Amino acid sequence: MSGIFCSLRQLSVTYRRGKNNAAALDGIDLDIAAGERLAIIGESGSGKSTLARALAGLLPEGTKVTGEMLWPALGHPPRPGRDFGFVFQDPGTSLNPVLTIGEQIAEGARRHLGLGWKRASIRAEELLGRVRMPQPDKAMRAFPHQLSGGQRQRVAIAAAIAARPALLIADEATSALDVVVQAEIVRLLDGLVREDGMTLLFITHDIALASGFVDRIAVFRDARLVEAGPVRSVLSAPVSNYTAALIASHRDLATPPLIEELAP
Ligand SMILES: Nc1ncnc2c1ncn2[C@@H]1O[C@H](COP(=O)(O)OP(=O)(O)OP(=O)(O)O)[C@@H](O)[C@H]1O
Ligand code: NI
Repeated sequence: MSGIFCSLRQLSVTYRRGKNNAAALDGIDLDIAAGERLAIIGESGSGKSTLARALAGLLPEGTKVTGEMLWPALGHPPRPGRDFGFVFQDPGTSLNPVLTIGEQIAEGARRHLGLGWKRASIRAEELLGRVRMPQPDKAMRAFPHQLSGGQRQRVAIAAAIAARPALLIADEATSALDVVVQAEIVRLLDGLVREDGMTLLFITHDIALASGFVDRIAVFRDARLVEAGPVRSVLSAPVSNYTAALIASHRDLATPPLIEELAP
């Protein structure tokens, strides 16, 4: 896929109850290509989730937004659940504890694709297979508390892609998981977005984790975009000292093997 999925022009966001009226995002210029996997990297409070919420139209009421957000591929602002799916750090917050796994995934397919319950539930079981849930037929009848953290995150991903969104936003989706499960979930996301041609926004504070699979990296610091570029060039020749320090703090990134592996 080619072309621009979303263009941000001087996007600034200030929360109504922000500290000292400081902007959470300040003059962001960024293009997101259709079908690309873009990592948003930055420390806590740098504005990563604010960017995700701004894109998704999920900022709290009263938030001041200036600048432009253009959606050439969609032609309209994205509709939640339909044009984009969201996966959060804690699937506990996005999964309903009193609904079965099958019901919650089927609900998205029913509402956004206009399927009846029967077809929506067939689709839900297929989706559980796609996210590599063991025994999808059994999982359909399970409740969230009966699953492990990694399995719950698989379910959250299945629910997020139920309506075949063009954009998948994963906000610290693997941060609460142990390293092995983290790697599995990253591999899963990578496979799903490739198969479906989705655009992926992978938000994380972990530059090493993201560098393993995304196409481009955008580094945020204190509400500003520090730099954005292909993984290879950002890792081997970061423009800013800040990014260089981030890379240096990860021994596995700063040592030659990975950079050599990535070199053309
Ligand atoms: N609803 C809100 N009201 C007021 N201020 C907020 C709100 N949400 C976030 N902020 C502030 O905006 C700034 C950016 O927050 P944001 O959540 O976007 O950062 P982040 O990079 O996602 O951080 P983290 O890695 O901790 O999730 C922070 O200073 C934060 O305190
Ligand atoms: Ni965040």
